[in-house]
Amino acid sequence: MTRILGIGECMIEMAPTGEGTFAMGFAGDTFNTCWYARRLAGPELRVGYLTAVGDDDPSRRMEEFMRDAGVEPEFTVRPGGSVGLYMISLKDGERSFSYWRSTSAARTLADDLEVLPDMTDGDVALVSGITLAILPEAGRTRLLEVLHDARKRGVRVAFDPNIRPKLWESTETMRRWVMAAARVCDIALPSHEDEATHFGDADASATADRYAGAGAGLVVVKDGADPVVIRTPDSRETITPARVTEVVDTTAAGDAFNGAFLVALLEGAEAAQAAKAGCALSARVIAARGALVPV
Ligand SMILES: O=C(O)C(=O)C[C@H](O)[C@H](O)COP(=O)(O)O
Repeated sequence: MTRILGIGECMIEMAPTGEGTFAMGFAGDTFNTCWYARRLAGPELRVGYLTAVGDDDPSRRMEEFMRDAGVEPEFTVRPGGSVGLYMISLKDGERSFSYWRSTSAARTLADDLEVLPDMTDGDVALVSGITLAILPEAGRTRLLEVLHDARKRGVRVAFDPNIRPKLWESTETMRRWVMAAARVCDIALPSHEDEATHFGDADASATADRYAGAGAGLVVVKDGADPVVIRTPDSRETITPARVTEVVDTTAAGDAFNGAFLVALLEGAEAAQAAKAGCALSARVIAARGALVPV
């Protein structure tokens, strides 16, 4: 059985209902991808999530939520700790986030990490720029070492840079760690708009070239409504997403894309076909509020 293991932070999510109230849920970029992967994949794919939580009620509820969703928690419990929280603000369907996560237990997830649990040849470990951003420097180094070791055992590393300048100490630090992660990944899943702002890429192809140049064997560049660029060492192709007329909340569009893409790839699809599945799922996710939309 193949396994996808997401690594990062899941938070309490406050999503606007449109009637002045907020709906509480649980979400976080790599977790969202796992949640969608679980819903799409058959029973032959196992999905797990590695993080650190506290021993309080919100942490227990998060664990229950994951189990109910079919995602296996690989949790380190930090006594006295808790989980983070974020709130979505919407303007014309475009989302922005406010965070209360500076003391969340997830920041310690790599403190005593030695090996990725229960991962073998062909499995996929998923990390993001957010996973790295929340860790202390020593945790970032540790996590990349553990990923590097896992790769030697045939685990494939997928990386979404998910650029969140707010979470990093400085732009320079963010750029340095994002590219360090790019060097240990097999599959890079960047979004051109974020990358252009912080790395100056002229277009999605330039983003693809930068990650391919760092060593990623498969690069898939998302670009909102514009074509997805798929780059391998010896090929480049584009997939044009179908036009989306209804945009309610873009939260987790990229995460959902990643979930559908990875599942299709693990089920044997070509990258272009997998990217089409990614676009189709994103289109459904942005037509509803919140990160996790039942599909
Ligand atoms: O910012 C964070 O730390 C989060 O995890 C909040 C969100 O759930 C995802 O970030 C959504 O991701 P997008 O697919 O880029 O919209």
